[in-house]
Amino acid sequence: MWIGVVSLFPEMFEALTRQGVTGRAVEKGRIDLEFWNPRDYATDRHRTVDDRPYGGGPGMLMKVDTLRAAIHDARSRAEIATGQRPKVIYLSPQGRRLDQRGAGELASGPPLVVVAGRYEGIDERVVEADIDEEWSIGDYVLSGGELPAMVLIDAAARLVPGVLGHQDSALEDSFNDGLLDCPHYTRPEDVEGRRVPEVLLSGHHGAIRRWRLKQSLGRTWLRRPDLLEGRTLNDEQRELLEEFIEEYAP
Ligand SMILES: NC(=O)c1ccc(NCc2ccccc2)nc1
Repeated sequence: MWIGVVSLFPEMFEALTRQGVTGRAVEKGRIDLEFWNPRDYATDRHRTVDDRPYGGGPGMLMKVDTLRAAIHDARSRAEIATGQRPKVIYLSPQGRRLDQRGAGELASGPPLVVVAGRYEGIDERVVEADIDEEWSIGDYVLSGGELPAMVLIDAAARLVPGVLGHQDSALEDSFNDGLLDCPHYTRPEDVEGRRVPEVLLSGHHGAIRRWRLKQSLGRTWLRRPDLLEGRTLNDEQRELLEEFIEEYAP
C-alpha cells in the first residue's frame, strides 16, 4: 500500500518506519511511505509555513501556498507510483471517527495522502479543494495531526495482506467482527496462584474456540454493550452469551 504524508515534522513518523510490524512492512515493501514537508516549499528567508487567521483570534493556520504545493506534489507522486488517484485525508477533530471498519476500508482502498495539520488547522478552502475525506481518531485536540496520522496509518497498514505474520491475528483482534477480544494467556501456567483456564491447556480446539467466543461476547456485553445493539447473534453466539450472563449474575 502506498501512503504519502504531508507534515511539518516528518521525523516523527520514524516511530512507524523503523519499528515493529509497520517497520518490517516498510522494509519488505508491503507499505511505501513517502513524505512532503510544506516547509520545503517556502520561498521566503524565514521559510514561513504559518499564517494569520482572517477575522483575528488566537493562533495561526498553516500557510495556504506551501501546504497546497506539498499536497499537490504528494498527489502527483501517488499517481506516478501507483497509477491510481490517491484519496487525500486530513486528520482533525471534525472528521469521521476512525474505527476498525474504517481502517479496513482505508486498507482496501486507493493509495492515501495523509495531511497532518499543525497550529489551529488549515484554511477551509484547502479542505474543499484538496481534501477528499476528513478523519478523527477521537474527540480530543492534539498539538498536531502527526500522532493521529500515525494511528490511522498503523490501523490501516496492519490490515494490508502480508503485513502481519499470521494474517488471522488481525482477524482475531479486538473489534474483529465487532466484538472485544477474549483474554489471552502465556507461560507460566501459574502467576501468583492465578492459573490459566484449564480449557486452554486441554488441546480441545473446538472447546477452546467456543471458550474464546464466549469470553469475547461476555466482555463485550459487560464493557461495551453498545457494540451488541442492532447486532443479530447466531444461535451459538446467543447460547454462549446467555451462558456467560448466567454464570456472571446467577
Ligand atoms: N482527534 C483528532 O484526530 C485530531 C486531529 C488533529 C489534531 N490536531 C491538529 C489539528 C488541530 C485543530 C484542527 C485541525 C488539526 N488533534 C486531534
